[in-house]
Amino acid sequence: MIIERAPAKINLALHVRRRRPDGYHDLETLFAFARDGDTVLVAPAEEWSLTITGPFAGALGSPAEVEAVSPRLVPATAGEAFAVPDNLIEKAANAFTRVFPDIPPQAITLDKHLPVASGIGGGSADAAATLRALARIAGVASGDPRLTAMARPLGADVPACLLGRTSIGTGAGEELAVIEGRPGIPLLLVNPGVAVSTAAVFRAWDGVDRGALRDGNLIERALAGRNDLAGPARLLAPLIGEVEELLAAAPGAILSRMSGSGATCFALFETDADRDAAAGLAERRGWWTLPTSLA
Ligand SMILES: C[C@@](CO)(OP(=O)(O)O)[C@H](O)COP(=O)(O)OP(=O)(O)OC[C@H]1O[C@@H](n2ccc(N)nc2=O)[C@H](O)[C@@H]1O
Ligand SMILES: Nc1ncnc2c1ncn2[C@@H]1O[C@H](COP(=O)(O)OP(=O)(O)O)[C@@H](O)[C@H]1O
Repeated sequence: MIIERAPAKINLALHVRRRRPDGYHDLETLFAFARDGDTVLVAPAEEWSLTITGPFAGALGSPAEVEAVSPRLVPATAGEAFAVPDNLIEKAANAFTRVFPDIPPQAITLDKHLPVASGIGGGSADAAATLRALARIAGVASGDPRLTAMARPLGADVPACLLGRTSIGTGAGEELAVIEGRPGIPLLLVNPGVAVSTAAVFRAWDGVDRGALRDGNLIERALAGRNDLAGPARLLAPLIGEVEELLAAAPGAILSRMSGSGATCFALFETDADRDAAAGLAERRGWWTLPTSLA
């Protein structure tokens, strides 16, 4: 059994620079990762299957209780693991089997702890963890260019999640330069329970280029930065503004901001106690929280 962690991705800053003719946007973003997230487990089996467990299993199609005992078993077409892939894990497995058709069938389990469509790249992290797990099974090196080539078509965030390191992302987010991280900084994620569509948030962007990322260390750059999707996301989900206010006012918060296209917001804290106090306030509002730290 191979176990791959699929940690939450945070955009410490996200500058949208221009709309492109292909419908995507050129970005400059500071990618960082949390110590916690989803988990992908892969074990040899008679046929390819995907089982989803965990608190957010129900958000991905069917109730957790049912998924836990009844794997999604879909007969595959030649060369593909899953016939009708709708989960990013199935799409990742299909991309892998197209390039490495000799890999034997695997039973994949996703333990889903991250809210879906929430700006912390849960689906992208799951897809990347699947590619890493299948690569280990097939004896493919983690930096193999065929692996990185599979990542981008699965989503703009998947290359960053495959790399899994603190980095600056440019292009649509897939051109990556590793930078020094700040592992261990207390981190809190808060989601008010609204799912927002990434495409809809980009569509609501006003088209104004507000400038590049600044120089400096990770925290200096993040503090001088912005999330240009926060305004558009707030138009679609006004509750995001309340989360931002709670985190901005939290004692000991060094930096707070929305991540990605939202609605999850994050804050970095001076101490674990400050983080846990803010988590308590958010939980009293009925919001989802993940008290963790930067990886
Ligand atoms: C906004 C970001 C920031 O890290 O994160 P999330 O909110 O998804 O976590 C990412 O750019 C999202 O990456 P990902 O979720 O993988 O995007 P994709 O599936 O490739 O694209 C979904 C849609 O978002 C829009 N999109 C995405 C990336 C980009 N650079 N420009 C875009 O315009 C496009 O409309 C696209 O059809
Ligand atoms: N394993 C998965 N986890 C989460 N979402 C998934 C997964 N597979 C497919 N999706 C779809 O991908 C979309 C984006 O999900 P996610 O990566 O969680 O959000 P975001 O891109 O905002 O960070 C969701 O709307 C969901 O329907």
